[in-house]
Amino acid sequence: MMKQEVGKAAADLVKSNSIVGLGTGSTTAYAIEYIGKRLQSGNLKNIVGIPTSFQAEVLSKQYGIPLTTLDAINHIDIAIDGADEVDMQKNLIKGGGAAHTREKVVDYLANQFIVVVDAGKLVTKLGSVFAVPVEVIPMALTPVINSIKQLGGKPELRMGLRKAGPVVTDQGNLVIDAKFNDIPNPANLEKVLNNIPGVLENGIFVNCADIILIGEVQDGKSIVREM
Ligand SMILES: O=C(CO)[C@H](O)[C@H](O)COP(=O)(O)O
Repeated sequence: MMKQEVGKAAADLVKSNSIVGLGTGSTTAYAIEYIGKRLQSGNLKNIVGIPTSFQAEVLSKQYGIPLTTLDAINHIDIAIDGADEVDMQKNLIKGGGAAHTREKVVDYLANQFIVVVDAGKLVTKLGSVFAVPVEVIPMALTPVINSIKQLGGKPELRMGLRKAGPVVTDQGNLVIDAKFNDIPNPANLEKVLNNIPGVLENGIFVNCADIILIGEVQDGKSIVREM
C-alpha cells in the first residue's frame, strides 16, 4: 500500500512534454503504472520514457508509455527510481534488482531525480543493513571477490531465487553483494570499488538524488512525505 502511494505521488510530479527516466523495482512499478494511467486519461501528454531495465521496459510497454533510447535524446527531465537504502545526506544503495548500472546512467543524467521508498529504507549510516551490489564481468569474478575481501568487505555471489545458479544482469554479467561493516565515506568506496578491474558499476549513488519521497504509516493512515 505504501509503495503504491509513493509511486503515485512520484508519477504526479511528471509534467507533459518531458523525457522521463523509468526506474526498476516494485515501488517504481507503481509509478510506471500511474504514468500510464495519466497518459490514458489525457491528464499527461507527450512524454517519452527511458527504461533502466528489461523489467521497466516491459512494464512501460504494458502501460502504454512510449520509449526511446539515450542516442535519440539530449537530456532527461525527470527520473523516478527506488532504492534499497537512503541515508540522511540522500546517498543511496541501489541494485536490489541488479539494475544499478543502467539506473546510474539514467538517474545521474536526469535534471531531477526522485527516489521512491518506504520508511523502512531509511538508515543513519549507509551500508548498515544492505550489502553494496557490484556488477562484475563473469571472467573477473574470483579476482574481484578477492579484492573486495582485501577492502574489508564480505562478498557473496548473488544467486537466483527461483533460477538455479547466479543472477545474470541485463548486460549478461554477475552481481556480487559486498557487505561492509562500516562505510565511513560512501563517495570514496564507490570510486574504489569501480577501480577494481572487471567491475562494471556498483550500487552506491552519491550526490544524485534530489527528492526522496517516503511512504509511511502515521496514525493508521498511509502518507507520503518528502526529504
Ligand atoms: O535498485 C533497484 C533495482 O536495481 C530498486 O530500485 C531497489 O532494489 C528498490 O526496489 P523496491 O522498490 O522493489 O524495494
